[in-house]
Amino acid sequence: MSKIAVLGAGSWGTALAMVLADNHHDVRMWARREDQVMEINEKHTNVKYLPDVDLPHNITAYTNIEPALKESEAILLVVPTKSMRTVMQAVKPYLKDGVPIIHASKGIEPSSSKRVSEVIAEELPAGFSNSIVVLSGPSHAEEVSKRQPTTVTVSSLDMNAAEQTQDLFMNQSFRVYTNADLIGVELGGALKNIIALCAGLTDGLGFGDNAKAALMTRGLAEITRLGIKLGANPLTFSGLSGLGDLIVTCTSVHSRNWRAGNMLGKGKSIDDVLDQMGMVVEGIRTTEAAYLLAQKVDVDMPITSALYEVLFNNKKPDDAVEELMGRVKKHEGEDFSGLLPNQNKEH
Ligand SMILES: NC(=O)C1=CN([C@@H]2O[C@H](COP(=O)(O)OP(=O)(O)OC[C@H]3O[C@@H](n4cnc5c(N)ncnc54)[C@H](OP(=O)(O)O)[C@@H]3O)[C@@H](O)[C@H]2O)C=CC1
Ligand SMILES: O=C(CO)COP(=O)(O)O
Repeated sequence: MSKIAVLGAGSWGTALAMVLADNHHDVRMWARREDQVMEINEKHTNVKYLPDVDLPHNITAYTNIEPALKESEAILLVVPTKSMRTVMQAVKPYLKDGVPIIHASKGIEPSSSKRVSEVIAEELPAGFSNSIVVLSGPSHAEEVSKRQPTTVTVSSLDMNAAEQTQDLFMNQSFRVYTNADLIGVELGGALKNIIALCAGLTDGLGFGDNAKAALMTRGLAEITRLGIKLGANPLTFSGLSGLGDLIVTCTSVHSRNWRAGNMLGKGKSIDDVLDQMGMVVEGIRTTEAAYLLAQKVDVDMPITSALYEVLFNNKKPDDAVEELMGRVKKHEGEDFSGLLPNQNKEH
């Protein structure tokens, strides 16, 4: 049994806290609202984020970060990407050598184009980067909280830290794999949110499964293209944190990104959508971040660029679809010609 701090008490923080509690760890959650902390400690529920779920009694919540972090043997960060730097500043005084700093957030910071582990590393004292672990994969909180079979991947610069994390979380309904490709695992989890927004949007526009399959497949192609440029292993994108998460987020009604896209496709404004969701929709900021990053490293990301125009430049979704379909003709494997030696563009 380990003392584990869980920072962030939204849907994913709560579901992961439940996995850790099921594994008999002493789970200390930090939430910023007093009413929510009282609800978790007294009623053992968190109805705003996970209605109809009873929380194990070995989860204790605090509004003060100190008791959550004191003597913790692992720290799990599950706040939206945009809040990660601020939260890390609060965590810093309590860090200890050898304590894994695990994050389960899926985004890219628009102002810096950095992955979450890079953001965390920047806020840590030198020498702590190897303690950072990412947990990612196809895993909607709603299903994890019902103990339905789920698989995820953990990755770190230090595979010992990844394996330690695997041991903390692994159980009969939550299967954890390791992967040494930190860049690929983080990028897959963050960038699939862009494609999920698009999948929701085309569903909202009334298009069918062909359009969704096209978005998922060509979306994965552009995610992989950017990933390769940034140093990821392309094979990671066919794994749980790539294709796996892309499938679950583009096809599940649980996905906030899909739901937000769907409302946009049905004509709602972005402000109305965000008001109605009341939960983080990471794909919106990540679209901006990926758009800027793709320009910086000169990678073609047509679907991401189209969504960027819809979200930030008032382009009509129908016009974006027309432009995507009207692009110059291409060979399907063009992006990967260097990786696929037997492909010949002439045929
Ligand atoms: N939900 C899911 O199924 C999954 C989510 N993720 C990822 O996990 C991350 C968190 O998502 P999720 O839990 O769903 O989000 P939610 O919107 O459900 O919850 C966000 C949580 O973060 C808290 N929070 C927001 N800003 C701050 C801040 N500045 N300081 C402290 N706490 C803050 C919120 O507190 P408050 O309630 O007070 O606003 C809330 O507890 C995202 O990156 C998401 O992509 C990954 C896999 C699955
Ligand atoms: O990442 C997720 C599932 O793996 C959750 O996606 P949403 O944020 O779109 O709900």
